[in-house]
Amino acid sequence: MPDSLNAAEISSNQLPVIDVSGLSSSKLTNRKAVADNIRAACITNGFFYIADHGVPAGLIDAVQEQTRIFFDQSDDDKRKVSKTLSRCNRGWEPLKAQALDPTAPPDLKETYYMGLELPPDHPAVVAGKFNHGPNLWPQDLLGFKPTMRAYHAAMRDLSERIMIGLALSLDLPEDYFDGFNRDPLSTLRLLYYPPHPADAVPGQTGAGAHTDYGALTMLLQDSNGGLQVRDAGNTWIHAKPIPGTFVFNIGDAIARWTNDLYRSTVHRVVNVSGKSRYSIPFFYSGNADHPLECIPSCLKPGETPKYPTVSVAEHMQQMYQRSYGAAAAAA
Ligand SMILES: O=C(O)CCC(=O)C(=O)O
Ligand SMILES: [Fe+2]
Repeated sequence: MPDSLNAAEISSNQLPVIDVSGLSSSKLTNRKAVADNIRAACITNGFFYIADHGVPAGLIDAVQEQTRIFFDQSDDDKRKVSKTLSRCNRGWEPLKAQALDPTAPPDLKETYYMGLELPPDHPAVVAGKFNHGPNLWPQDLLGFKPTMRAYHAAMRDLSERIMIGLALSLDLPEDYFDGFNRDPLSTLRLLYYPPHPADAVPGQTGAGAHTDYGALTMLLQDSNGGLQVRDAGNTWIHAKPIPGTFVFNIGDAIARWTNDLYRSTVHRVVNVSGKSRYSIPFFYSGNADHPLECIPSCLKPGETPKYPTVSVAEHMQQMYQRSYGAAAAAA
């Protein structure tokens, strides 16, 4: 593997582990204590681990098992839920379908997307809103649908708690993000990375260098490692798997809101483990119509907003087009 795809080992204080159980406490001082830790980590690298998150270990094991079962199917079986059959970006896509770094060769990963299941008569579905609609469920895998739905619901719940922590961390009222939390664009992404091939095109990775588009990302990774984060000093560091935690990172929506006070940090995946790698990010992007607008108290004296106000849907659509347009052009 070329040196340019390597990363450094890290000390634990670079990507801290934050116990978020205090966010569920009835005592404001406990919630505020977590918020203070979140604030410090968001300002430093925008990447950390969350522990004591309340998502049951049994559910996490089941999601990982169902993910392996899904990707172990033949391509013909996976094609039955092909993303090309969906009008709202749900379902499976093969290797090299996306370039998370649009300037690099397409990513060596397969994906299955699922999201919030809204009824067909929901106004957002009727209006054909970006990413709203039905999931594509593999019919032959009995445990898959209930497991993914339960995990999606648990992660949505955790995201709402974290949004309260974020509001507190910015000295905002705890209900500040309530509108954002309504019918949120929230995507569970199952990922499979084959071992990094010896004959990969130069610059090709499992997932190209990128920032995440939405508000929060919480990643469940297996024990193989491979996620690399570009720290504040521009050094690539390994985000090593830590059992019982999620890797947490801030996405562009929060960077826009906070005028980059909270960092949406570049990361990538290179699977040098020699084994199949499975990872499961949950992306929390919020209500499609909600404005992403600089929070005035985040502006330092003399600073002006760096980003124009856009809706969540406008922002997400633009970012999807960027990574999928580039892969289609390279195919
Ligand atoms: O698979 C991983 O570890 C990270 C994937 C990722 O960064 C993404 O899908 O945005
Ligand atoms: Fe990412």
